[in-house]
Amino acid sequence: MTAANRILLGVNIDHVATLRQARGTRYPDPVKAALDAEEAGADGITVHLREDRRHIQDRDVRVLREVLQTRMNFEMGVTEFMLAFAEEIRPAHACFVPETRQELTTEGGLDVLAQEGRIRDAVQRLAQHGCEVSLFIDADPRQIEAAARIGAPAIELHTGRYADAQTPIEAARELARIRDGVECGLAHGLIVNAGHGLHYHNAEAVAAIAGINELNIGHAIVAHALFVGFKQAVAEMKSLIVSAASGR
Ligand SMILES: CC(=O)[C@@H](O)[C@H](O)COP(=O)(O)O
Ligand SMILES: NCC(=O)COP(=O)(O)O
Repeated sequence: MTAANRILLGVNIDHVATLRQARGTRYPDPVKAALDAEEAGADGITVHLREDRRHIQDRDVRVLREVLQTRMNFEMGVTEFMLAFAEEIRPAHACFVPETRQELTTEGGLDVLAQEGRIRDAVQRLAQHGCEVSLFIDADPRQIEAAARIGAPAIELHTGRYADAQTPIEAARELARIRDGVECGLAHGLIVNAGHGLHYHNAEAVAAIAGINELNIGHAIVAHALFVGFKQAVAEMKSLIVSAASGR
């Protein structure tokens, strides 16, 4: 494997917590899922502490910070509470995401262009605590340029529109948009990650795009784990994307 065809898998464990919260039990434990994911080859663990706490809870993040062997990617809205929490937790990575209360899942990318000053300050604030920030944005050159302008080291391209495409033509168009976004991000010196809605049938095409550093995948892995177990589900996804990236 060379640097050019290396790809990392960040496993998002939010939806293990969704199942737990549905019944108010102590199980299934997202911390156990994280440790199993690491054993099965995850390169990092992603958690989204939503403002409405619909899945991951503050305590999960605190415990994970103590026990992870790899690194935490902490997804957060850009609010004062979340910034202060991230300063306390000091995750290796934080990913700024947009949030609206009624959404079923993250619907679009962060509008960096509209709030450059605020996001620049937040990126710098966490950088002082050793935290590398990425911005979860659409593959829109104007947003990518804004991310570079404010000094964010990394971006995560929202792959939801590609994942939701209803026809092969639409999927190809969205994939081309992501490919262009990766090129644009790299040209601006950014680390480029991608994620959202990726599953066992659509992740390979994204993994095959030259220059993508990491894919963050959650819902599909948690769903597949019901049938094959968590470690197996992670190992299958890792092998799928590594083999797709090896052909770059
Ligand atoms: C930001 C992102 O794309 C994911 O982390 C997603 O938010 C997963 O959690 P939800 O399903 O709660 O949106
Ligand atoms: N940032 C995307 C992520 O962490 C996982 O999203 P999904 O696979 O649960 O849709």
